[in-house]
Amino acid sequence: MAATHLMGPVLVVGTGLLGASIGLGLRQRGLEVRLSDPSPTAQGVAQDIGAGTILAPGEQLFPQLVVVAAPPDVTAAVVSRALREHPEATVVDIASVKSSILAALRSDPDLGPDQLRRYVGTHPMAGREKSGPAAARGELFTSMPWVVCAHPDADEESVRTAMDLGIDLGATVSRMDALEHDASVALVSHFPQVAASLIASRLLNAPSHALSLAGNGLRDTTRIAASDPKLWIQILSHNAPQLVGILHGMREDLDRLIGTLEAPSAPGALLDLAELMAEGNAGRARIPGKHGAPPQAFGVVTVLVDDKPGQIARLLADIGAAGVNVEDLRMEHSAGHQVGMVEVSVVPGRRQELIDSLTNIGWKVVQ
Ligand SMILES: NC(=O)c1ccc[n+]([C@@H]2O[C@H](COP(=O)([O-])OP(=O)(O)OC[C@H]3O[C@@H](n4cnc5c(N)ncnc54)[C@H](O)[C@@H]3O)[C@@H](O)[C@H]2O)c1
Ligand SMILES: O=C(O)C(=O)C[C@]1(C(=O)O)C=C[C@@H](O)C=C1
Repeated sequence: MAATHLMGPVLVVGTGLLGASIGLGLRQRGLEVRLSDPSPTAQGVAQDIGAGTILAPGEQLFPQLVVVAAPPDVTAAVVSRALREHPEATVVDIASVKSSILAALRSDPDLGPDQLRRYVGTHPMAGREKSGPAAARGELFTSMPWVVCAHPDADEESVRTAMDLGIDLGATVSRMDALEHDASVALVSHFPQVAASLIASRLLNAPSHALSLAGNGLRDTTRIAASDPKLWIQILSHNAPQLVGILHGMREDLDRLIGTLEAPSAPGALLDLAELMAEGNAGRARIPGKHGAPPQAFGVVTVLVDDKPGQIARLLADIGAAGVNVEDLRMEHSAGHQVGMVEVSVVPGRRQELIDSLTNIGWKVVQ
């Protein structure tokens, strides 16, 4: 079992997709994790899948760390309560927006400046288009970015503890202030969500024979359109000012494109289209790594691979020896990280067999 930087116990408040994934990941590394959620079902499922044990009402706990993994609109209130109930603990949240939560905590009449020092806002840039603990994965954060947005008055020890959480879960941890974080995720997370939802909403009245032709282009660009509306209403409204500027830019680009396509044989029209595509290619090439969606037609087996020469070749040889054909392969890798994730696509009927063969010979398969 890997050694951890955290000592625990860790109390996870809010045991949905993210809270249960954090609990699972920390339990897999041997830490004591306790769970609390107002929904008895959510905390029961989280406990059943091995994300920790439920904190009984009235039970005393002295956690090293409280992780608030509740929806953004209640996060500040839940953090405030945790800071008061656990006077020795560091309290972090993992909500997708940071400035509005920090502002709410700063103006909370029940919180003193000393209590606020133990709060550190964070945001793992890893998730899924599904919600709830049943969709949780302990390896969700492996090699993914995790931003720590410590406010200027935060205790250094609490900041260290917040960073240890991401590090123990295998993430690539960096620091940013809350405003810069919100501007960044408006572009790399919130805008893509809006764009995917806008694309998918165009399909509502499409004839079914048109939809039957859909290939991976449509699937790749709309996976996150399946995300939970309750969560995204909150994220988008909390980060509206940052998003609006990006949408204005998009409107200008769209107006230009419409003008070009209305007169496709006008002088310069083809050049305009070439520029659009070239700019898209260049923007795409700047993305440092992506937790890509599996093509839905295949079963996907995700294998953790050490970042050493020859590992992929060895994996492919072992898959070949198992007699399973590789239909597609994607590698995710974060610079400076010692582990990568290889997603192997196979025909769905062979997936479990491949998982079993690889696990039997010592590969770490992420389930
Ligand atoms: N889903 C993602 O991809 C993703 C990624 C990174 C961060 N986040 C952030 O993580 C947080 C949780 O998102 P999720 O996807 O796990 O949502 P989820 O719906 O799966 O889980 C949220 C959980 O919070 C619980 N909850 C509701 N009110 C609560 C309260 N007052 N106190 C404690 N718990 C409460 C719910 O019962 C539920 O179990 C959000 O703030 C979100 O912005 C989500
Ligand atoms: O992979 C997904 O499903 C996600 O959309 C995860 C994603 C993102 O990368 O934008 C979405 C919102 C969260 O705040 C963090 C991560």
